[in-house]
Amino acid sequence: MNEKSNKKMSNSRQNPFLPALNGIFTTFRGERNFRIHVVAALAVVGLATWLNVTYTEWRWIIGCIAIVLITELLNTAVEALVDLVSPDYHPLAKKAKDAAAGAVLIAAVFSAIIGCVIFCPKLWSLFFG
Ligand SMILES: Nc1ncnc2c1ncn2[C@@H]1O[C@H](COP(=O)(O)OP(=O)(O)OP(=O)(O)O)[C@@H](O)[C@H]1O
Repeated sequence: MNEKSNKKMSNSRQNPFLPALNGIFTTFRGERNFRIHVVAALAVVGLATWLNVTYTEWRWIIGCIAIVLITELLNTAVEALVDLVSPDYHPLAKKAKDAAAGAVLIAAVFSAIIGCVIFCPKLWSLFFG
């Protein structure tokens, strides 16, 4: 049995959540954008609690936070893979990285719109109502 198979066997015995948690923490440590999104998510949760949003609004907020963090993690995975297989310039490497970055952008813009729809009227009536 070679070293790779041994590694696979010992990995299969460990807690299946460990590699996933490791991926999240490694991304948090290494990717500035992921850290910004985590801080923004915590700020939004604080604001939503303060403004006493409804259950339906909480569902939208939690969905938006999840979609942004998930796309950031997938973007990081694509970047790492592309850097591994194509460290030099290649049009397909560009296509993969740009598409992954586009997914993050769509998730962030969608979340910003949902945030405005939920928070702007509440903040407006709080300060000017
Ligand atoms: N190997 C490559 N071949 C072709 N284009 C590349 C390659 N690597 C990066 N690029 C181009 O440069 C852009 C930036 O790539 P980079 O790896 O710096 O990621 P990034 O979007 O800046 O993310 P981060 O800041 O999180 O590292 C990509 O979106 C892509 O257009």
